[in-house]
Amino acid sequence: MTPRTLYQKLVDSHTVARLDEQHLLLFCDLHLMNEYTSPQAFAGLDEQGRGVALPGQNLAVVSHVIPTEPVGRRVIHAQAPALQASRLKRNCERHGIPLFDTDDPLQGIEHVVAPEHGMIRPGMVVICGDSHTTTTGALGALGFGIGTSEVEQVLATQTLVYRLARDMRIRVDGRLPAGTTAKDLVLMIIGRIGAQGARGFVVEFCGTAIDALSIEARFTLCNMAVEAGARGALIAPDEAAIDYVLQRAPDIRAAWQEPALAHWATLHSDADAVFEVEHRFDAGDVAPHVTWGTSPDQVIAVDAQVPDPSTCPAGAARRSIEQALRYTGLAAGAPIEGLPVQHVFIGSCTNARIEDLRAAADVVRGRTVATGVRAMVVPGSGAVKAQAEGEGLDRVFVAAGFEWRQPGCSMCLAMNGDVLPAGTRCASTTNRNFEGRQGRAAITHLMSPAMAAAAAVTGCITDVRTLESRHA
Ligand SMILES: CC(C)[C@H](C(=O)O)[C@@H](O)C(=O)O
Ligand code: SF4
Repeated sequence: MTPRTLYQKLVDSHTVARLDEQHLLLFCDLHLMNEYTSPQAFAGLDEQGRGVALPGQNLAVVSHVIPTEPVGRRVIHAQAPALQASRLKRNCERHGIPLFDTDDPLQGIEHVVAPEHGMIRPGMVVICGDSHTTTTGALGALGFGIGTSEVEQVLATQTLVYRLARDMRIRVDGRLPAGTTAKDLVLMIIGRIGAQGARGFVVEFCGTAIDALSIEARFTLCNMAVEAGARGALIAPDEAAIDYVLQRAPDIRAAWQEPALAHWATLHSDADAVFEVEHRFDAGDVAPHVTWGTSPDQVIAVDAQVPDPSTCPAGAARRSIEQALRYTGLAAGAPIEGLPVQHVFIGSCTNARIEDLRAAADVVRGRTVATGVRAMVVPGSGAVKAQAEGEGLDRVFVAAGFEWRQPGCSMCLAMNGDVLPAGTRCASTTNRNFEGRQGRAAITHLMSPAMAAAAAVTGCITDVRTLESRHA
């Protein structure tokens, strides 16, 4: 048999029909839904008088528009978002689709909620009207975002007309140095290959550095692969991934463990499988990274300087640097370290899981938020929040002057009222630093949770490695 990549195996096992050279009808094991991209899809179904094919293989979460005030019931006041949430509830009730509604203690961001309850299993195809569905690749499940018309297609048939992607492999060997994380690694990779560097590809990550990552760190990596344009990200499931899933999937443990393990053991690229493009990186080269511009690939090591467009040949590349510098208000060639921030946001589907909060709390413990800085932590889900509170992390943050808020997307894209004021600079653990992403004319610097925590306590972009040694 021709050797196949993991991606090809996942596609093959989900192909219902081949449509032409490039397209096939793909079966989707799980469809995640949010309030934001689903209403029109349900309206489309209604117009045609169609039902939902397999309601139990869908899951809905109110994630983007939900308010995150530290305490109290979550009442959505703004009219349009309130309508989106109430429509989602009505649609789920009508069609028998499970929903984590606004007042559900387990509510959170879809990409955090689904895996933590064992709903993502190796070998699955998972789709959602949301680009960061690539997160599920951390468990060897092919996840990707779809558009609203496709959401309708999936609701009606549990299948999707799918255009094949190409195979890319990114190998990372070596060890991540102290003070660096999967976030720094992925920012470095995106910086090197570019925001379109994986466009059209499904990326398989492998290598000793990837093997050494915790499952939560793998979520961070796969989550951000889409910021390099990837149509999916995959890591072959190993013992750590399988343990993670089995701990959360009592149904498999009860009746399916043996066949599941046998199937999961096949989920890796064959030795001679061909990847159209391969990249290699050394984890030892990774330093804490910070974005300076308005695209995730406009990123540098914290001890490096912002690029100088005059050293670039005239043309589109130079113009994009100039434009980004104008927006972020940075001078060509300036250091990024020491840049004052007025806001710190620790949250999002990239970096608001328990390990992220622990890493941030480790930096914050015994310190206080710098004067003039507003700092907030928004856990990725109700379960993460409860666990963090059980570990006393909320008290560490609150004692330091952070706001400890309820879960949701929040200031990752500022759709819920958590908006960064114009002209404000934010150290953020999120995944996108586009113009206006966190608020009109507000400026985002992407970084790891530990780096964001360091910025909170110093009031400026700070190399967390030096902070640690100063207090050692
Ligand atoms: C709102 C949603 C469609 C969007 C996405 O697709 O990713 C959002 O989650 C984001 O992060 O920009
Ligand atoms: S946390 Fe941010 S990136 Fe993730 S789904 Fe929500 S808005 Fe999108």
